[in-house]
Amino acid sequence: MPAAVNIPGRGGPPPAENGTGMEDLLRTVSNSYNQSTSPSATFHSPPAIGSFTTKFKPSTRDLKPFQTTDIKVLLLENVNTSGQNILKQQGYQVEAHKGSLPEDELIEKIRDVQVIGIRSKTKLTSSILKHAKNLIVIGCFCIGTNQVDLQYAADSGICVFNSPFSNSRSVAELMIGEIISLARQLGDRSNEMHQGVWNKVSAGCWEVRGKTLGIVGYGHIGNQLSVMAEAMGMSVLYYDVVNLMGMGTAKQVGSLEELLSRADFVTLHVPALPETKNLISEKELGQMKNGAYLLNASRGSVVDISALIKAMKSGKIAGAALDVYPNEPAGNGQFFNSELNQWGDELRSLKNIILTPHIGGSTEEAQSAIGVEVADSLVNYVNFGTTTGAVNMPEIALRSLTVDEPNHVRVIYVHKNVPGVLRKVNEILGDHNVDKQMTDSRGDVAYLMADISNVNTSEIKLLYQSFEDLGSRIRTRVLY
Ligand SMILES: NC(=O)C1=CN([C@@H]2O[C@H](COP(=O)(O)OP(=O)(O)OC[C@H]3O[C@@H](n4cnc5c(N)ncnc54)[C@H](O)[C@@H]3O)[C@@H](O)[C@H]2O)C=CC1
Ligand SMILES: O=C(O)C(=O)COP(=O)(O)O
Repeated sequence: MPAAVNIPGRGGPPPAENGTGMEDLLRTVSNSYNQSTSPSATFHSPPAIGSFTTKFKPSTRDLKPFQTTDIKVLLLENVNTSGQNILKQQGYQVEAHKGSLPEDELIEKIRDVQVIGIRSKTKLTSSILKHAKNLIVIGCFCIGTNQVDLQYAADSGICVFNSPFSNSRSVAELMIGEIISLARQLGDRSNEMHQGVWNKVSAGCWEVRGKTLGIVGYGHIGNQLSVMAEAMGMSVLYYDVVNLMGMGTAKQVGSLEELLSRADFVTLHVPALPETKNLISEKELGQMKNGAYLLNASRGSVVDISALIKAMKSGKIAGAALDVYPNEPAGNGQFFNSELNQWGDELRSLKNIILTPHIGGSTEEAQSAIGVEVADSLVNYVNFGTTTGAVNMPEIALRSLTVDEPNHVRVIYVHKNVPGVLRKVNEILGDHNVDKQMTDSRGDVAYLMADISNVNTSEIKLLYQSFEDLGSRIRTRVLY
C-alpha cells in the first residue's frame, strides 16, 4: 500500500518552504497535522459497509501529506486479525497485544501512537488520554463505549468509533442457550458429572415454552433475543426508556416494576450509564416473581451482585447467568476470586448460576465482522477525515477528490462550537474556491470539512497555520 506522498497531477511532491527538502515537509506536516491522510476513496453518506480495500475507485486521488508507514497503531485485547490486516495493508505500523495493559504501560505507549484500538476492558479516561498527544482516533472493537471518556476525547479532537451491532446476534444466541440451561439446571448437572456424580432430577426443572421473558433494554440485542424467544414459544415483554415497536407479538410495558413482576426470566441489555448503575438491586430483586431467573450480559455495573447473592441464597431467585462484572481481569488466567471482586468466592459457591468471562460477543463471526468494520472506520478517518459512524463527533463525509482535481485540498477543522467560527473560516477560505463543504456540531464540538480548489502547494502550510491560529481551534488537518 502507499508508503509515500503522492500528488498526482502536480508532477511530484510539493516544495517545502524555506528551501527545506520534501522529507522535512513530510515530517513537519505529519507532526503538526497529527498524521492526517487522504482519500483514494469515493465517499457517499453513509459509506458502504465492507472491507476498506474493496470500496475505492481507482480514479480517486491519494491526498496524504505524510507516509502511511509513519502511522502508529496500538491494538489491545486481541483485536481480530481481520482488523489488524486492514490496518497493516495501509502500511501503518501495528503493535498488537493479546490483553489490556497496566495503566503505566498504557500511558507510555499511548503517547506515541496516532491510533488506538481497544475492546471493553481498556479504560481510556481523561487521565490516560491527556498523555495521548499524537492520538487522533480511537477504535472500540466492540459495542460498548462506556470505557472511553467520550467527551474528553471529543474536546481533544479525538474521534471515537465502535461497531454498533456486529456482535448483537452472538449475545442474543448466548442468552437463549442460558435461558434453557438455567431452566434445566444444566450447569449444575454438568459440573456434577465432571465430579463423577450421577444426579437425575426433575424437581425445579422446566420447559421454557409458555414462560415469559422480560427484556430490559430493547435495542439490537433485545430485538434479536425477542424473535428467538418467541420462536421457542415464550411470551416476550420488554421495558425500554424509549417507545419501541415490538417484534412479533412482544409487548412493551410501562415500568421496570411491571416487567419484573410478570417475567419468569429477566434479561438485561442496557448500556452502562449513571441511570443504569445498580438498575437491579435489592428492591428490584424483591419485585421479581418467586423462583424467577436473572441474566446479565450488559455491564457489571447494572446488577448489585451482593444483593443477587442474597436473593439466590433465600431461594427468591432460582438461577442466574452473569457474563459481566464490576471488575474484570486484564487477561486470561486464574483471576476470578475475591481479590478481584469481594464477593467472588461466595458467588462461585452458588447453585444454578452460570458464570462466563465476558464472552457474549466472542464468536468468530462477530469478532471478524467487528475487525473489518472498525478498522475500515479508522482508515477512513485517518486517511480521509470521514466521521460516519463516530460516537462522539458529528458525522461528516464528503465525496472524495479525484485525479481531475489536482489543485484541491481537503481542510478538516475540529473546533469549539461557539458563535462566529464560520465567519472566520470563510475569511480564510475566501481566497479559494470552496468546492464542497460540510459542517455539523455535536454538543460543544463541531466538525468542518471543506474541499477547496486553486491551492498552490506553497500555500498549504499557510492555510494550515491560519486555521491553527483561530481561537476556536481544537484540531486542524489539511489533506492534499
Ligand atoms: N457481554 C457482551 O459481550 C456484550 C455486552 N454488550 C452490552 O450490551 C449493551 C446493549 O447492547 P445493544 O442491545 O447492542 O445496545 P442498544 O443501544 O442497541 O440498545 C440498548 C437499549 O437500552 C435502552 N435503555 C437505555 N437506558 C435504559 C434504561 N435505563 N432502562 C431501560 N432501557 C434503557 C435504550 O433505549 C436501547 O433501546 C451494550 O451497551 C453493551 O454494554 C454488548 C455486546 C456484547
Ligand atoms: O461489545 C461489547 O460492548 C462487549 O461487551 C463485548 O466486549 P469485548 O469485545 O468482548 O471486550
